[in-house]
Amino acid sequence: PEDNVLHIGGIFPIAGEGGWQGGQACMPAANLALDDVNQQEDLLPGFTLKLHSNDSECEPGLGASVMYNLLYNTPQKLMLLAGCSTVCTTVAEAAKMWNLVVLCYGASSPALSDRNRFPTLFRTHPSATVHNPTRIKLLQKFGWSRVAILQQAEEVFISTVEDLEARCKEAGIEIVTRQSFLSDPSDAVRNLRRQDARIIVGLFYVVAARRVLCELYQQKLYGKSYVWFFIGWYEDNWFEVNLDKEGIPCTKEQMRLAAEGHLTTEALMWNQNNQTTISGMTSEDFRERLNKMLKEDGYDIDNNRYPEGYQEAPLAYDAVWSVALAFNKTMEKLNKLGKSLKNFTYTNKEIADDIYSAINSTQFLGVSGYVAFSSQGDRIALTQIEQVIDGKYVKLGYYDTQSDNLTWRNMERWIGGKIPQDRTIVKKLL
Ligand SMILES: CC1(C)CO[C@@H](CC(=O)O)CN1
Repeated sequence: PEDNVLHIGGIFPIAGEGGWQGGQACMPAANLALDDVNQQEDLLPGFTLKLHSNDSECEPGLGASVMYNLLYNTPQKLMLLAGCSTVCTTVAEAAKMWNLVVLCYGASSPALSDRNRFPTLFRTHPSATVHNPTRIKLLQKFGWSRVAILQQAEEVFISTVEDLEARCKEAGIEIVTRQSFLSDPSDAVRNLRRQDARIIVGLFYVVAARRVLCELYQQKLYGKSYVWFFIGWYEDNWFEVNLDKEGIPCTKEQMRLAAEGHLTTEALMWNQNNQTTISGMTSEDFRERLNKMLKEDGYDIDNNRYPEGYQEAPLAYDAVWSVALAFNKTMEKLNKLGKSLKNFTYTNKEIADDIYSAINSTQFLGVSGYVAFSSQGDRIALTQIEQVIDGKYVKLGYYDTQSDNLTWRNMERWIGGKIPQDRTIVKKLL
């Protein structure tokens, strides 16, 4: 019956060029989760969850109009799912006026961790600051207390570096210089050389990363005396592709030389071991089902033609499970008062608060790993550390910030056979 349907809105970045079109894989993943939760007997018994999806193209303006269409057309929605930091910022800032929780499956901007601006925001996608405790842990592990920072002038990297600087100060790690560039990194790299930077944390999108790497080759800021930290979510062969298309004045061999030995940090988005998650699947079972669905949608998965957002698909799948579990908890609470989620209206603050506290305390093992939210609604996540060894990424270990536990495989390799120094060691003359 129509009145036993719980409606939620879904805003996915699908078409368009700017930003992250991750809805291409995240919308199918969300629909897969919808099927699964609706078949779960003990979840929302007697009710069906329905997702009303639209395309934001990762454009905040379009995202806002999609949100208004969702809210000003019946049926009434109980919650909103959204992707892309820019769209989540716009949607989450407005949604509080409708007492709606916004659950973001694809937003990494640190600016979103702000309960004053976004009182009802939760995200299954970790903030970009999740890398920083891992970077500090690695600096301490290898005895580096003098680092430099090279960043692209983009909001997400500016706020991530502010968090990193605060953590370095706390840890007694000196930031010898912080260089930023808009699109041409040559002057910034030259300044790193002038300051004798040896251990450098690099924060930029993948196209800028290719320009930086070629610059490092040309200015010889690579090899056995340098350690670079890059972001780990670029595609695996990022430093060998698009060189002509993007006018990179280095050959593949030169890029490989400059890339050899660099470290990367990234948030874990696919549960690593073979545990059975709340859905009854392991993350590999989920991958098989998602691949099957994407092939039916026309993606040539067997030839590595993945849609954008494939990496983040588990975050969208687990976001729908978070909604179902939170609604289930809210229903149980409301039933005791002879009420139900059907009584929710955009002006009903009490039920909105019930939904908020239910999602706030939601914790479960999902295909993206253990799902839990911080007090600012941030996803608590593990990070993975890799190193390029002989041109290929090798997993070095994982870090759990909550328990300060570094799982290390002792696979790292240094050019020249020993750990590079963070400064020039002046041998005292006897
Ligand atoms: C890891 C990445 C690619 C970071 O950007 C996210 C999109 C965004 O923050 O707008 C998606 N996931």
